[in-house]
Amino acid sequence: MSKVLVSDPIDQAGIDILSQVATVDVKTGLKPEELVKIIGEYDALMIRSGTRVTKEIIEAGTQLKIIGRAGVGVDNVDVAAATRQGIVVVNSPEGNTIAAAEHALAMMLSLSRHIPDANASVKRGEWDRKTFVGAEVYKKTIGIVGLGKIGSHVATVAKAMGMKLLAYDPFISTERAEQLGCQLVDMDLLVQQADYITLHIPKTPETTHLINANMLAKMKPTTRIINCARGGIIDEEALATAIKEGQIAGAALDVFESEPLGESSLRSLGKEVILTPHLGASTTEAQVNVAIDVAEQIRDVLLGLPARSAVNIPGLGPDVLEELKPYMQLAETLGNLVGQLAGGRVELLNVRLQGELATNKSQPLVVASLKGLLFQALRERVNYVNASIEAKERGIRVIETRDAAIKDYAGSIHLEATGSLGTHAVTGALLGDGEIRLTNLDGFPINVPPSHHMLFTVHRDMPGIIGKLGSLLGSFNVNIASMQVGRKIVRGDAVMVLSLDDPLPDGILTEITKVPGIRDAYTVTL
Ligand SMILES: NC(=O)C1=CN([C@@H]2O[C@H](COP(=O)(O)OP(=O)(O)OC[C@H]3O[C@@H](n4cnc5c(N)ncnc54)[C@H](O)[C@@H]3O)[C@@H](O)[C@H]2O)C=CC1
Ligand SMILES: O=C(O)CCC(=O)C(=O)O
Repeated sequence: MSKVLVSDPIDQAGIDILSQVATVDVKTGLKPEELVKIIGEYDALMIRSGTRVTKEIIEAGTQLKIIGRAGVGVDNVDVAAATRQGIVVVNSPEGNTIAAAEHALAMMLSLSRHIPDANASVKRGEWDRKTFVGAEVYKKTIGIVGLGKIGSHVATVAKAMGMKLLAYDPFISTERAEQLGCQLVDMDLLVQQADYITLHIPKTPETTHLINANMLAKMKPTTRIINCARGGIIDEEALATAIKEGQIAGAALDVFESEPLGESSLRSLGKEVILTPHLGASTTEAQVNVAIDVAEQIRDVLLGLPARSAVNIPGLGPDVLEELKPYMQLAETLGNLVGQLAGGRVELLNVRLQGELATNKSQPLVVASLKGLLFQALRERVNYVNASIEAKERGIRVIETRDAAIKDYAGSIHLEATGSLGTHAVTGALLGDGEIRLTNLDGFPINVPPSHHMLFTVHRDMPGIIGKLGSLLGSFNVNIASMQVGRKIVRGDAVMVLSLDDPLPDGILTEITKVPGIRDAYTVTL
């Protein structure tokens, strides 16, 4: 049975799902060196933001197949190291969207009305109404940085509260922004005009210290900043100085450059600063959502199924996956087959996606073809995560083409590989019931299902050859399960495709090519 380590607090709903297929150990609060010591025993690791999954931990995780982040941000996982090792990294892109958006909105209102400090003063026995005079958000301008899932929900609610909406997001269309009632502007204009600035972007090299002394200097003295995205997007020292010097009115932060927050000048500031300990996703609802979402993906991967929200398998989103799932196996089978026909060292793979597969969404089929192509070399070590990297490192050039006009089947895949045994091409499609059919081999039309042991010959189409080959295989005690001949013209060149019950014994291929009329013979194990 597989073993899963849960190293951060996760809702029981997730543990219950994992327990259907694995032994689950919940060990929270482990030090990095403790995690390195034990991770080698586990097939999967499930985390929240508390565990930092470093390269060292990943390298020690020799059995790991999947790392599941019960949340959105995967900046606490060395995704590049995981990808290199063929480990799928999944997250829950939507499970905590509402929780994080509501936290940002709560922070904005709390900051405007000094709720945390007013509450603390009443609890101390005071009744001070003068100190806590606040500001309304109605008719004020909110500048939303990052108009993705969380930013969009913040926009919807802020609009309903009567705010004017500006947004900065270089990857969002004007139409989408307009739908949300936002005016797309550049960052400079946003910081100059906004009364409230709320951040909803990932932390990347481009966004690190996006809000720095220079940006803070452009803001109005009444501006308040909210960060419920990631620590480090704001330069905390510059922020503390700007607030102390009255350059801006305040800030509400849920995330910090270093968590838990240690010594910080932000702690000593008064009611103009609100700090929460990374609570954006901490609602009962969000924790159930993310735990179920990620646990289901871990369960699926441990059962050999694809994950719907893998962050390191480009293009394999849930909708795409649903559409392509039947074709992924076809692409892999064809890749494996053509790789063996072309000989071990393939230099070039042409992938032609035909019919309904001739869309940009079909890119994962190219990855699946590479996974199949590399299977003989790498066996279980190649997967959808590392197939492209492994191919690149082996110097395999990949050319993708799409041809919507080829409609012999609804969708078909044509692979042509050039390797040490020359160039070979194979085409395959799916029947209505999802069964795979090989429909063309090196230009010869065929119609055969793939099987475990196969033999292909190229021969002259002339009487007697099939009988001679059958007798030869019989003399080696190899049983033929099925056989088909494909030819373009009568008495010209032809191919024979045989499904065998047994693997071919060593040396028999040479015997086969000695049969008069047989030019070439290839054996393949799928
Ligand atoms: N405080 C908490 O507990 C939580 C924090 N988060 C964080 O909130 C952030 C946003 O999450 P989602 O909305 O789910 O992500 P998302 O991926 O839906 O949206 C992010 C948006 O940022 C935009 N973006 C990327 N780079 C940008 C740049 N350089 N400048 C401006 N915009 C840029 C993208 O185009 C995208 O629209 C993430 O950092 C996530 O980790 C998410 C959940 C809970
Ligand atoms: O797991 C958590 O509580 C943090 C959530 C978060 O920051 C995220 O999902 O990006």
